Amino acid sequence: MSNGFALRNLNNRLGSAAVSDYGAHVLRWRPAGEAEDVVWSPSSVILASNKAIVGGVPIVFPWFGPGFANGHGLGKKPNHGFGRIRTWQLDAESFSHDYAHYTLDSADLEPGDVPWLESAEEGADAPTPQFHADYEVRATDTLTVTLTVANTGATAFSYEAALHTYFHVSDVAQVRLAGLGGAHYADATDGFKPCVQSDPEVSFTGPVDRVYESDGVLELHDAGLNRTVRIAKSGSAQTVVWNPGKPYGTLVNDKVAGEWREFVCAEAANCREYAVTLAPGESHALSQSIAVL
Ligand SMILES: O=P(O)(O)OC[C@H]1O[C@H](O)[C@H](O)[C@@H](O)[C@@H]1O
Repeated sequence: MSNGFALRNLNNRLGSAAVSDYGAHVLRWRPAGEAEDVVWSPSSVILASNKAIVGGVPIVFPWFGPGFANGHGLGKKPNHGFGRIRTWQLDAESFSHDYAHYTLDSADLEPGDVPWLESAEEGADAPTPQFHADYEVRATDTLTVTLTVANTGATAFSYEAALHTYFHVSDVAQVRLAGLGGAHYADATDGFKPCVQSDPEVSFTGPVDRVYESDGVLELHDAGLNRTVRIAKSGSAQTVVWNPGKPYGTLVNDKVAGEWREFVCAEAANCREYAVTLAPGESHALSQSIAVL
């Protein structure tokens, strides 16, 4: 793409955000009046081709983690799909102080990006999915991000997706995430073991990597920052909750050893058994909406 690593600033009287064309990636967001960003970015944000941006709102598409189909992981690379390492097309006409609209088309992808679910069953000859993806960002005193994927081809396909938001917290060990009490989840730190959330709130006393079956609203309580963040969503059967519980490779700047304590990921997802299947002509919208209460 000729526009490389263009960054867009959305500034208005109700809030501010920054978005990168690379990955259509919201880098940060803060409602007016808040002392700290709500959507977290690390002390160093590295923009490099074929490298995923850390922090913000990575778009996970069209597979989650290494991909999943027919009951098993697919070992696909890059982790979380190619959506976050492609430069999306900004709609310059509609871009404004509080709105950005991006698109990504299968026609613009690079060799190797598709087909994306090449399981043994489907084989290498599986038809190449044809899709059109829209991504809308509205940033005022609420941040709303919406990924809509349409099947523009003649064959049905399935995809996984997540809006992998990093929330800024005072200290991960001190915050509580409410809204998942009683929900079933797969514990990714323990081979996706099936579990039930017995405590009404999720706390982070060690590595947490869970795929909850939940379409509900979350509240992230942070006494240290003196705020509660409401996290609503639509078109999403699952909520992924993640913090590595320790320094995490190159996820954050290695020189800032404690950065993993500054965020919690709460992701609106459709992955694994909840992958979305689109018949020709169908589309699906996945949305997350965030506000400080
Ligand atoms: O390092 P990344 O590819 O950005 O992935 C970061 C994390 O994303 C998700 O939350 C997954 O559930 C985790 O298993 C993964 O480690």
